[in-house]
Amino acid sequence: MGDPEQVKVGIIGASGYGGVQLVRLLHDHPKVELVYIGGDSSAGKSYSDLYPHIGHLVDLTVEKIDLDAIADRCEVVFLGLPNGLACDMAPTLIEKGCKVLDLSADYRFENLETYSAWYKKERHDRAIAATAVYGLPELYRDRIRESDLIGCPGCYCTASLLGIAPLLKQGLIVPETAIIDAKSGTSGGGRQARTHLLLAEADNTLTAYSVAAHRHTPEIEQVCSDLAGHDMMVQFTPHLIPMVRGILATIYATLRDPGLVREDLITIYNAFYRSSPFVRVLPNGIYPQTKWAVGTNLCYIGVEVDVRTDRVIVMSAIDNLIKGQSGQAVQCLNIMMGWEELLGLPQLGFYP
Ligand SMILES: NC(=O)C1=CN([C@@H]2O[C@H](COP(=O)(O)OP(=O)(O)OC[C@H]3O[C@@H](n4cnc5c(N)ncnc54)[C@H](OP(=O)(O)O)[C@@H]3O)[C@@H](O)[C@H]2O)C=CC1
Ligand SMILES: CC(=O)N[C@@H](CCC(=O)OP(=O)(O)O)C(=O)O
Repeated sequence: MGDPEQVKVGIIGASGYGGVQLVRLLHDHPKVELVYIGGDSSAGKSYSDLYPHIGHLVDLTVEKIDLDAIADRCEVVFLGLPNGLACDMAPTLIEKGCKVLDLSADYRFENLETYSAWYKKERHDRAIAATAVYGLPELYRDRIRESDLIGCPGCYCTASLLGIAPLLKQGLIVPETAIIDAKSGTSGGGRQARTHLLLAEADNTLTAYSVAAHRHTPEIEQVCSDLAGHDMMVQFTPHLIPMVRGILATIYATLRDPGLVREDLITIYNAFYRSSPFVRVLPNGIYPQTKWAVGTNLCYIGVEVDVRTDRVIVMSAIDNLIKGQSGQAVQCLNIMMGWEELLGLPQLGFYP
């Protein structure tokens, strides 16, 4: 028998990498009880068969997806599904009174034409989609508090946007000069078997992909334009790197004021993130490592200025599966429920 004070939550897509992170975080969260896990090909399996390492703590079986039954049992539902599925499920859950946190791209876009063009999916949920809020707490905390439907940004966008936001909001850079070069571990591609994610393909090599064409470009541009106060573009290039977890985004842009030095920018970044407990702006000359962020909901940011070129260089490191995915969603839940933002979210990584 669960604690009646605890909020009942469910996860659709619990067998994936996002799902298993959520199971871990929600299991340790003092204010929630995980009562439902659902999936597709994994339906009917016990969670301990899928993930034997947590079978001693999680005694649940993956169930079929019956939205009415889920809404009857859960106040909050997390969706950890491939892009294009959440938008067919969230409307029913919202209409039945659930709060919904979606890990996919379905509720991240203000302009659904942009979404459809990049994700090749027509939308029939416009009224519900109009109520969704972009789930990056450091930028949209107040709006998240008021919403029942959150489109949580993913790993590349979170690292990139937290890195560039103070520069754009304060008008410190020439917007069109912004270049984002990002590297991701292979878990960013999810748990499904795909050839390019095999150890033999991804190890001992480094490659860029979707150059000038990655679907996160319009998402990053949407938020950058909001911060800059006008439409803008960015150059975004992702790379697959032979490690399991972590993302490092390195951002380059030309400063409007060539007199600004590193110390000025660190002061500005610290002020910008003073109410954001998961962003750690590093002191002079210290640059972030993904290893520090792994296992935590933190984003480490380092700032440098090249006085020869008048460019600022910002480095932003996160755990793609936590601050870049499941932890972000739990952080949003804490805000929606009026709980302490840090609740149930790890701040201390394992090292080395
Ligand atoms: N991996 C990452 O670093 C990040 C991923 N994201 C996003 O989060 C979402 C989940 O990603 P991730 O956890 O990596 O994905 P995985 O591929 O690891 O897991 C996908 C999940 O979706 C379920 N699923 C697949 N097809 C269907 C279907 N037709 N109907 C119902 N359930 C289905 C699977 O269930 P089953 O096994 O039962 O078939 C599985 O639980 C994606 O939208 C992704 O873009 C966001 C940020 C970072
Ligand atoms: C390494 C790798 O394959 N990464 C994924 C991004 C994962 C992710 O964050 O996806 P969403 O933000 O869209 O949810 C990719 O490039 O497609």
